[in-house]
Amino acid sequence: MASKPSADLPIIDLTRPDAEIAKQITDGAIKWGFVYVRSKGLGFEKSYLDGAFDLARKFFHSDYEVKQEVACGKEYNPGGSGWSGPGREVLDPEFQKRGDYKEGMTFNEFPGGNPGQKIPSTLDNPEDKGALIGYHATFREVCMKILELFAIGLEIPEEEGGKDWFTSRHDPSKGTSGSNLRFCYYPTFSDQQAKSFDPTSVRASSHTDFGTITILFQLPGQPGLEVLNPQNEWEPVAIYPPGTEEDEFPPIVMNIGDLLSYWTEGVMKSTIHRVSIDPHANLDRYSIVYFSHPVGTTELVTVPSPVVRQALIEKGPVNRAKTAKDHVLSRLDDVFGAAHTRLGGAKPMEAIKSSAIAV
Ligand SMILES: O=C(O)CCC(=O)C(=O)O
Ligand SMILES: [Fe+2]
Repeated sequence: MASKPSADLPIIDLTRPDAEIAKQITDGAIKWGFVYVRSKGLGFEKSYLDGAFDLARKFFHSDYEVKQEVACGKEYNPGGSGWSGPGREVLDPEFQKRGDYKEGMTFNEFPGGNPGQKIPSTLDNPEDKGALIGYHATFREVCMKILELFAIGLEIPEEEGGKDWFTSRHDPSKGTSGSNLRFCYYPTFSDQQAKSFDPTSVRASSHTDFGTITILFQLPGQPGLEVLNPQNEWEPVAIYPPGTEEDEFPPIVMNIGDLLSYWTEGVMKSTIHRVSIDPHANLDRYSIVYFSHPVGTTELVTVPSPVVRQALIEKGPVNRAKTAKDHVLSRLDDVFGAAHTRLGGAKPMEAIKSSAIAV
C-alpha cells in the first residue's frame, strides 16, 4: 500500500496545566474531532493496558461456541452488547456491499458491579470479571478528565455548572448510560480471502461514533485507522505520531461522537473514520475502545457556551434526537438493523433495541 502522510492531529499532554490544555484539546475537537492524548500522567502502566489486550486475545481465541453463546442480539445481551462476528456489522449501510471484516466484543456497564449481560465463559471468573470492571472504571475516568477540559475550553459559565457541566451528566449515580467497552479484532486474511478481495472492503467501514467521546487504544505495528479530512481525503492516524516514539505505549486516540456534536450544535466534529486493510499484509489487528455516553435520560439541550451560542446564531440548530437514549436506539438500528435487511443478512434483532439502555 502506498504510504500516505499521517493526519496532523494535536497531541495533548495531560501533565500540563488544565487552562493550557483545555484550549488545545477543545481547538482540536473543533477542527479535527480527533486528538491524541498522551498516556503520561494518566496513572496507569503499560502492563495494565497489556492486560486488557491479553483479555481481548483470550476471548477472540475462544472456541466458536463460546463466542456464539454471547452473540449480540440474544435476549440476555441488551443494547448491542456481546459478540459480533465477521460481517455482522454494517457501519456504512448506504455504500457497503458486505459487512465489516472484524469481530467485536462489547461489554456494557456493570451497574453495582454486576454485568447486565452474559459474560463469555472463558472470562466468567472473578479475576477477569474484576479486570473488566476495572477497565470500565479507569477508561471512564480518562473520559471524565477530557470532558472537564472541554467544559473549560468551551467556557461554560460557573453558574451553569462550569467545568462539571458534562461530567455531571455522565454521573452513574443518576442512572445507566450507553457507555461501553469494546474489544475489536481484525484477523489476518487467508490467501483465499486476499485473492477474492473486493477493493471497496475495509476492516471497519466509514462511520461516526454514537456517544459523547471515544477513546481508543492501539498496538504498535498494527495500523489501519484513518480519518476523513476536511478535503474529503482519508488520512492515516499514526500509532506513534512524531514526538511520542519514545513513549511507553502509544498515545490514546480520542474522538468526538455524534452526541457531543449535537450538544455543541456541530461546533465539535463527529468526524468520519474507518479501519482500512491491506489484504496482503500478514497481520492481525487488535484495538480496545471505550465509548462514553451520558446518562440515558439526559436531554440533548444546547451546551451553555458562548462559542456554541455563536454557532447557533450563525447556522441554526442541528437535528438530533431528544434524549441520549433515543439517539443510541436509532444509531443501533442503523448498524445492526436496516442495513442487514437490505443486504439480505440477518433480520434486525428486537432484543438489541428493546432494552438498549435500561433507564
Ligand atoms: O479499531 C479501530 O481502530 C477503530 C474502531 C472504531 O472506530 C469503532 O469501533 O468505532
Ligand atoms: Fe469508531
